[in-house]
Amino acid sequence: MARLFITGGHGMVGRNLRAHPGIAAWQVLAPARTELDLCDADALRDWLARHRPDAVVHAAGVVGGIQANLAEPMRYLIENARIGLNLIAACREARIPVLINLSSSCVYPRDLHCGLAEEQILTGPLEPSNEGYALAKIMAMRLVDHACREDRGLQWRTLVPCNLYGPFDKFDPGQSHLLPAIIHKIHRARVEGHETVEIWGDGTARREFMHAGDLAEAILRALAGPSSVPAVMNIGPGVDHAIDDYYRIAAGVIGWQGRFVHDLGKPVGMRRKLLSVARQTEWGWAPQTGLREGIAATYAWYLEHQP
Ligand SMILES: NC(=O)C1=CN([C@@H]2O[C@H](COP(=O)(O)OP(=O)(O)OC[C@H]3O[C@@H](n4cnc5c(N)ncnc54)[C@H](OP(=O)(O)O)[C@@H]3O)[C@@H](O)[C@H]2O)C=CC1
Ligand SMILES: C[C@H]1O[C@H](OP(=O)(O)OP(=O)(O)OC[C@H]2O[C@@H](n3cnc4c(=O)[nH]c(N)nc43)[C@H](O)[C@@H]2O)[C@@H](O)[C@@H](O)C1=O
Repeated sequence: MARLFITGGHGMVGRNLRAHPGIAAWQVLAPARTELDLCDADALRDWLARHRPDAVVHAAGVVGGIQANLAEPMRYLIENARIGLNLIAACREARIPVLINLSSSCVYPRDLHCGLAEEQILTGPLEPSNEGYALAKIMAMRLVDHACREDRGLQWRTLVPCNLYGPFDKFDPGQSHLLPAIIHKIHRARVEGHETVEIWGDGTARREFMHAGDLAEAILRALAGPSSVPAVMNIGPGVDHAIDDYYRIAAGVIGWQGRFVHDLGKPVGMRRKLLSVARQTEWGWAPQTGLREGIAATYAWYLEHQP
């Protein structure tokens, strides 16, 4: 059976990938950070020489919501740049034939709002709230591209997912992205009997969210036939919603009937970042998990696993 090295295999995307039934086609190698620190280039080179994977999914990184990015921009830039550089250089040296690199919709210029198309990356200034993280993600994408130009035998691709949520997500308010933050806040309001929940910003900014199980399916499809995947491809539902709508939908799923208040002092970031899914559609794939269904499944996981 072919060996698949998943970096970040203990994070949200990695755990959803490992939980997908399609992963059974692979022998999975998913060392935790305590076993293999990707900031340690020598350790990574040795590990690859010992384990000789046939394919790599690069899903490791320092990842967090807007507040976490604003709190530690240097860490988001430095650690993500180190991880990306080390991983891609080591895989190039080891001539790993297949690699799926995960980028993020934050790599798009801040002044573009919808129909974000892959060729628009690096055409304008970045959103300041996550500039460090985005620079590191862009560097990794460019390294993947350069490696493929230098070695035509490599089938390396970059997928650019929209915002993600799902089981195994981080729900801590200081770290979390929007959807896990909403689930945590509304659940606490329900069990503690609060009448209001606070929304950051005025609620009119928009985001595109996809269930991490759908991304897992796309990754497995890409691994099964990398030659059919464009060098860089957005991954998402191609539909966005206002921040207020996400709160309303989650309140319905969780069964809380209080009021929302807006805190205009909190960071908002991009007003909108809706990906073009033209390449994904051409590839013949679309995510299947509906938003309510995905939030309900994530809430069920939260109830089972959160203290
Ligand atoms: N979540 C989202 O909304 C989105 C995520 N992405 C991308 O998807 C990928 C996965 O994100 P996600 O699963 O959400 O993030 P998580 O934070 O859940 O997982 C990241 C994983 O990377 C590991 N990691 C971090 N630093 C190192 C290191 N130095 N050595 C080894 N492992 C390390 C973490 O380990 P530890 O647990 O020990 O910290 C963690 O297991 C990332 O590339 C991210 O940029 C793209 C778009 C949206
Ligand atoms: C995927 C992408 O995600 C990050 O960017 P982001 O989309 O701005 O991140 P976010 O999910 O934290 O916020 C989305 C929106 O939601 C609003 N919002 C309301 N109320 C809460 C709230 O309670 N928590 C949070 N976090 N946001 C809230 C918030 O004001 C913002 O307008 C990147 O840093 C980077 O990690 C990256 O790649």
